[in-house]
Order: sequence, then structure tokens, then C-alpha cells
Amino acid sequence: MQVAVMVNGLPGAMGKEVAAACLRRGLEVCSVGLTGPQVDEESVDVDDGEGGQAQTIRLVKGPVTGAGDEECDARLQGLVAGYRDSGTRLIAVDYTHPTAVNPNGVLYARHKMDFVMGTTGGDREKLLKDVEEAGIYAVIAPNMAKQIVALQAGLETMAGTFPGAFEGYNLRVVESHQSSKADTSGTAKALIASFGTLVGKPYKVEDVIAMIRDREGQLEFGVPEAGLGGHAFHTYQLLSPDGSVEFQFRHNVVGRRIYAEGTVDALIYLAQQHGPDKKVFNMVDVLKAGAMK
Ligand SMILES: NC(=O)C1=CN([C@@H]2O[C@H](COP(=O)(O)OP(=O)(O)OC[C@H]3O[C@@H](n4cnc5c(N)ncnc54)[C@H](OP(=O)(O)O)[C@@H]3O)[C@@H](O)[C@H]2O)C=CC1
Ligand SMILES: O=C(O)C1=N[C@H](C(=O)O)C[C@H](O)C1
Repeated sequence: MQVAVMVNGLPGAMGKEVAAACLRRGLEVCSVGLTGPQVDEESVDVDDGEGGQAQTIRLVKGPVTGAGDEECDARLQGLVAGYRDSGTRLIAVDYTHPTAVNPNGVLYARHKMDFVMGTTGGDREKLLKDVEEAGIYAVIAPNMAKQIVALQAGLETMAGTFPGAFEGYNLRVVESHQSSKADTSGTAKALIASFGTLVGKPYKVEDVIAMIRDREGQLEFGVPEAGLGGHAFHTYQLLSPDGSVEFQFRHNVVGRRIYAEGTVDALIYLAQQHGPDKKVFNMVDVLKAGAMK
């Protein structure tokens, strides 16, 4: 079956990266995408980042404030019907804002649109419930980078196999992102859950995490000047009670291309899912299926 991708969260940083990755990898990009309340532009030009394909995407306000919902619903209804009639499966990709996670989830559910949700934050339990009740297919994950997903899967396995192996150890997490990032890292939250099992006590994220969002702090933490506008530097430290033994896990990413490539892997994987049993996936599922490039 033919697939088209609706990129939502334009003209945001990840929206543009994902549109570029889709064009590079030969996926059809829908000529309409959802945008946010602060955006005045009516359209955005995207390209594959390599001087090849380019296209213009018309912007429709997403359902954050309630205003504009009617237009959004009407546009989506027409789009979904048009693609369905032409035998094309329309899949949404969401890189918007933590406050848009649940309104957009409800929107996709209402229009029976399968989606890949990369946006972090929001009420994740409600998101899962809405998707499951609608019976649609989705990949939902706070991180789409193959190697970070592998680390996440490895730590989950380690925690499941050796719970309490780090009993008594102290966890400290430092994460640095571009100053425009609205929330605490979703990736760090996911990894802290596994570390909690390894230490043998569930952590409250705010008790163990330090966020860096200021330029001086970022440079001091090792972020290169060129990465200030887009980076994710994470260090997880486990320290034994007497301070004599230390473990560090660190992943530092400059730019966003790695997530966009993983998102396309998720889209291709999702496009192949038709079964009735499991419809909601995370990136560990995609990685385990051997579907990441
Ligand atoms: N899973 C992963 O691998 C990754 C996840 N992320 C996550 O993706 C999200 C977006 O990040 P990023 O691109 O850097 O953020 P940006 O702020 O650059 O872009 C977000 C865009 O979404 C728009 N927006 C807001 N609300 C809606 C809505 N309801 N519908 C459609 N668009 C909307 C914003 O508009 P406005 O300015 O009006 O608010 C903005 O244009 C964050 O949650 C981030 O943590 C990022 C990288 C990787
Ligand atoms: O906002 C970002 O940039 C990122 N967000 C995700 C997160 O919150 O963990 C993934 C990555 O850290 C980049």
C-alpha cells in the first residue's frame, strides 16, 4: 500500500528535519501540516537538505487552544477521505509541543489516523488510552535515535534481569538541551525508570535530575558553540554509598538528524503493521524488529 506522511509541528526544528528525511528516503510528504498557535506563516518550504527534492507545505493550526479546531477538523476530514479513496495510508508524525500531545492524540483518534509521536511530555497514560480506545496504530517514543534506543532497551533488560544490583548507589542525572526546550527530557525520564529498578527504589525525576538550558552552563557542560541551537547531552552517574565506585552512562547528540532518520524507520515499520493484536508500539519494538537502519 502507498503511504503519505503528514508532518505536524511545522515550521519547528524537528518537523523540518523529519520532512527532509522523508524526502531523502522517498516517502510522499502530505502538502498540508499542522502548526502551532504562535506561527503566522501560511506555508513553509521544506527540502531534503541535499539540494534535491523540495516542496511547499500549507499550514493549518493544530488543536491547542480550541480556537481553529473546526477548521483543523474539516481539513483533516477532507485529507483523510481523499487519501483513503486513492488507496493511500496517511500517517501523521507529531513533533509539536508538550501541551499539544493530548489534544493532537485525541485529534488523530477522532480521525482514525495512525501516527508516530516523537513529542515528549503531556499525559502519556491518557495518550495510550486514547489511542487504544480508537483502535489506531501508533509508535510513541521519547527518543528515535537508534543507538539511544539500544541503550534504553539494554538498561531495561539489565534492570529486569538484575533488579537491585546497584542497591545503595546514588543516581545523579544532568541533561542539557537548547534553551527553547519546553520540558524535562523524556529520554532521561525513561532511563531514570530503569535506574530506579537497578537501585531498587523508584525515583521522582525532579529529585535526581539537573537541567541545563543556559548558554554558559551548556558550554561548560561540553556543548560545542555550533550545537547550542540543537543538542541533547545526557550524563547519568551512579555512585556507590562510600563514593569509591562510580558508573557513568553518557550520550551526547549535536543536531537532530539522527532522530529524523529513526522517525522514518518508525514510519516504514508502522506502515507494515496491519495485525489486530498489537497496535501501539515504542521504538524498542521497532529496533527489536530489525527495522532501524
Ligand atoms: N522523540 C525524539 O526522538 C525527539 C523528540 N523531540 C521532541 O519533539 C518536540 C518538538 O521539538 P522541536 O521540533 O525541537 O520544537 P520546536 O519548538 O522547534 O517546534 C515545535 C513546533 O510545533 C508547533 N506546535 C505547537 N503546538 C502545535 C499543535 N497543536 N499542532 C501542530 N504544531 C504545533 C510549534 O508552534 P508554536 O511556536 O506556535 O508553539 C512549533 O512550530 C519536543 O517535545 C521535543 O522534546 C525532539 C527531538 C527528538
Ligand atoms: O527536545 C529535544 O531536542 C529532544 N527531546 C527528546 C527528549 O526530551 O528526550 C529527545 C532528545 O533528547 C532531543
